[in-house]
Amino acid sequence: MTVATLPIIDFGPYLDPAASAEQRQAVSRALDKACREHGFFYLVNHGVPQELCDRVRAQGHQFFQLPEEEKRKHQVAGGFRGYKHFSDNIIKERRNLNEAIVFYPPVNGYSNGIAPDVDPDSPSARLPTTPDILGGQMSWPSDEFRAVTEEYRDHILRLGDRVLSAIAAGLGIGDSFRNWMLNPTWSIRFNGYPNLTGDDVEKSGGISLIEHADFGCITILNQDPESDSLQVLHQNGEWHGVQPIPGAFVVNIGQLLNLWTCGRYTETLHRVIHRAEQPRVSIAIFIDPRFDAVIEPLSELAPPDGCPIAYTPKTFGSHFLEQIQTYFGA
Ligand SMILES: O=C(O)CCC(=O)C(=O)O
Ligand SMILES: [Fe+2]
Repeated sequence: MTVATLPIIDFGPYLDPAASAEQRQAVSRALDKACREHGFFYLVNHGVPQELCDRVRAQGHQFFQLPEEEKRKHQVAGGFRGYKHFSDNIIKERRNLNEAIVFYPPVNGYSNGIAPDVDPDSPSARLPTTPDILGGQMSWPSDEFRAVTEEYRDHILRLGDRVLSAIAAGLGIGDSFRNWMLNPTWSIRFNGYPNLTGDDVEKSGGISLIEHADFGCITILNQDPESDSLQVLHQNGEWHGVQPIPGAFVVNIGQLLNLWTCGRYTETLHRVIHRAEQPRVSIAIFIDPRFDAVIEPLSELAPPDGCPIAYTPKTFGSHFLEQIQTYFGA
């Protein structure tokens, strides 16, 4: 398989107070080029301690190695939060050959965790559907799992905020979309990939995680360094393997950035085929706007004759619920 040649972005200048404005601009220009041309990039010198990145993946490995009945204790009614066994792990009505444990913020009380400054009685403070498909508590496998994951999430959210600021600078829009990203909606997905056996390959066509584009803003992926099981679709129609770079995150943009930027940036289809004998773990953190952000093209970026992308303005909250139902609904 051809190896993908994704850009490597050295984020150091954005974290180093001594870096010059020119050094930061160079990072923003590189990000802009990466988002236009690939929708995917490696991020190095990102400031998240390597030891923590390894520890959170180790928690994932430990969890996925538990007996099935233990893992199933973390299924949460509604089917979106919590553990998903292979047999329930559906994307767009196709079965995946991976398992996952997924955490979302406590969106049921919008005032309880996502946007503390939003009036809890306002319409946007409530989820737009009932029953709340994201209801239910998080089901943490252990206190340690929770502590490590929350510590890791906080680092990733800070990093994500900085990466988005750097992307905004590259687009020349200053911080005008920062407001939407204050108190962002986050999702954490631990993906567990056993190696595919001959039988699975026959049944499923051999895809561990079927091709998809992420629907939100950006995704920061922490993956085992040993495997090149992630693949991205190249413009020429071929799948290219993403070789992990030790210590680097793989970052990709989602469909929302395509809309916000009026098509300057494009999300890229990706999938996973894991054939290596060792099980693989990846942790994707999806960073999305606050629930009451209205998602529509950024006026600063719209061409004079209007944005070429069809859209209906709506809140991110309703978009999010629609999307997770489309992707993961049974
Ligand atoms: O496991 C991976 O490498 C990719 C995961 C992914 O694409 C996702 O969770 O959306
Ligand atoms: Fe993805």
